[in-house]
Amino acid sequence: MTVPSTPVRSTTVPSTTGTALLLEGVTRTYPGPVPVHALQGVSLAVDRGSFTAVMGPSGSGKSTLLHVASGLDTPTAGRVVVGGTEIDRLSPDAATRFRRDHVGFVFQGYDLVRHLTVAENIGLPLTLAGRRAEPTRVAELLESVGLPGTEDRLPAELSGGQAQRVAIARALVSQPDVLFADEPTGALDRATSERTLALLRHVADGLGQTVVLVTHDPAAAAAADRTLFLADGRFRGELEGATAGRIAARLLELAR
Ligand SMILES: Nc1ncnc2c1ncn2[C@@H]1O[C@H](COP(=O)(O)OP(=O)(O)OP(=O)(O)O)[C@@H](O)[C@H]1O
Repeated sequence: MTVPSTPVRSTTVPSTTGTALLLEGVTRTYPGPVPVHALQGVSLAVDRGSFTAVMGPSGSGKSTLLHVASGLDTPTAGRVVVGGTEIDRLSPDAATRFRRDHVGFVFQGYDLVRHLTVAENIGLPLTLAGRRAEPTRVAELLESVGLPGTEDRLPAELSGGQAQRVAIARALVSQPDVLFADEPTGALDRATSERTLALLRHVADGLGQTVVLVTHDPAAAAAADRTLFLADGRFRGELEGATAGRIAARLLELAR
């Protein structure tokens, strides 16, 4: 795949200055006979247009962090600000609307709708909001993810890597404040995985979008600008521009 190095038209490039995502003292406790303190006072800031990875041992709170930071879940305490909007106290309906308009998601399983074409899948977040994706916008996104001219294909006619690129295009259609990617390369072979990570880099560097990647894979995290570490629900430092080896070593220390 060729990932274009030139940014798309300036009208489609969001502001790349300031903070895209802010967590302040975020706590999430799952109630029960024995309450689980999945996040315990996590604070972090993610710059606009940056590519950030979140890593930690199993059970460290990565998924909980992603859910709370994206408005899928509500923190027990603390503030969550996405693109300047405080989302931690939104009603369920308001949170759904906010996510639709301001947050993009990419998952391991792509989640493309089988009977919709590539173009219809990409436009789906806008369709659900009662709007329409302009064909030129869809074409531009397909160009950006290295799949020009595939508007009319069905998901069954795509490889896993191509399906993931369509899912990334769909996550970008509303120009979200943050694109959250949860193990997006988990189902891909190494070469396809590397191309997908290169695309996520391009999404941040070329398109100016903010990417937050949750992953178990140090090689995937090494594609990001910086890696944030969680252990036992607490923020445990970060590495900037680190190699996969260095990230893996830090992870081992945290798991001890
Ligand atoms: N809905 C829930 N109810 C109760 N406990 C939960 C719930 N979801 C997660 N937990 C617990 O919260 C803690 C953090 O879980 P979380 O899934 O956020 O970790 P993780 O780092 O994403 O783990 P993994 O890498 O294994 O996916 C764990 O102890 C988990 O068992």
